[in-house]
Amino acid sequence: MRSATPLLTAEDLTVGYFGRKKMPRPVAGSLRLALWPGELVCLLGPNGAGKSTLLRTLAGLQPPLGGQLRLGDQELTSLNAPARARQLSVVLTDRVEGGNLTGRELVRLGRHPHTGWLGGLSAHDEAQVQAALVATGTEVLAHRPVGELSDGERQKILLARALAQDTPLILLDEPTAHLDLPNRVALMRLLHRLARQTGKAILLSTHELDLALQAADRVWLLSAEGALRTGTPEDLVLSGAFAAAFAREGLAFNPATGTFELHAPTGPPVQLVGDGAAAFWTRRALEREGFVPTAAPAAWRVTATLAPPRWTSQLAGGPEHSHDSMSALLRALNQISTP
Ligand SMILES: Nc1ncnc2c1ncn2[C@@H]1O[C@H](COP(=O)(O)OP(=O)(O)OP(=O)(O)O)[C@@H](O)[C@H]1O
Repeated sequence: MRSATPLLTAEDLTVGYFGRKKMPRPVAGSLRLALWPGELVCLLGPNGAGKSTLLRTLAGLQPPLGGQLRLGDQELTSLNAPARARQLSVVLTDRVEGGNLTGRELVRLGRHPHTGWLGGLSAHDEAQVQAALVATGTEVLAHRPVGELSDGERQKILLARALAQDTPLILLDEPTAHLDLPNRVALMRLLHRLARQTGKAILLSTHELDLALQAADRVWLLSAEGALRTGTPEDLVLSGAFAAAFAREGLAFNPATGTFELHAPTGPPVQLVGDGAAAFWTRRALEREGFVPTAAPAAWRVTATLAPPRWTSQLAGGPEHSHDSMSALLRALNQISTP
């Protein structure tokens, strides 16, 4: 259940930069935002929409061009850096020079807002550091110099530092950028679980639309024009807002499948009979070949079964042919449908 008070709120917020002669250059405006304890929010939008600019502003790393931005009941800009660092941790995409620090030493830096720069780490602090290493699966990196880590490894150790900071609010700019697919899935799952179990609010920007739609409690959708829509992933998809934000010539988001259409249909409809994985992968293959799979009766009829994988094809009530591989099925369909 949602707590009654948001951790962060923005009213009529404008984010952007100052150009020559200090002329404001807004990137996004009229933003009304709230981040609640225990929720994972994904900030989505096309390249250049202003995701990093907004995150940096919410983190207090660049000033808003206008509006109010509050952390709890205090103006964000009124907080000094240590006070801010006890409330929010942030991981940006900027390259961090870890120098000769080991992974563990870098993660220990996350505890400094609680200890002061000269303060030693207590047993509790060390336990927090260890817990962050374990949660992010980076114990094996604890003794490695950060300067020698791969981009993906460094990204995970920076997340561990943010976790060790143990703030109510965590802001992450493209935390999945350098991770392979299993690590991207694991990270999203970890962040979702963390939000739920610890009551932290986690806001991350990402281009992983598919994962974000699955994992986010809410989405902040920033359009190329700098307008923001917020809601559950499902509300934004079903209202068409999601497709509109990512509309590109020849690239359409299909709300029925939750994916972007890679292939423009050019061929005839094919009635696809079957379910589960067999039907899913057959649909994919048919779409790749330009056919239009449909549940409705059509001249072409294809059935797909899974164990073992087998297909039949039939044209206009004619003889039924069976196929023991997808390539054989596609060959048969293409031979007859190509004049
Ligand atoms: N330091 C800067 N000074 C002036 N303009 C900037 C600066 N950094 C970014 N911009 C501009 O602000 C706009 C938003 O950039 P931003 O990096 O926030 O977008 P983004 O949504 O994070 O993009 P991407 O998905 O490509 O990372 C862009 O037009 C960009 O050129």
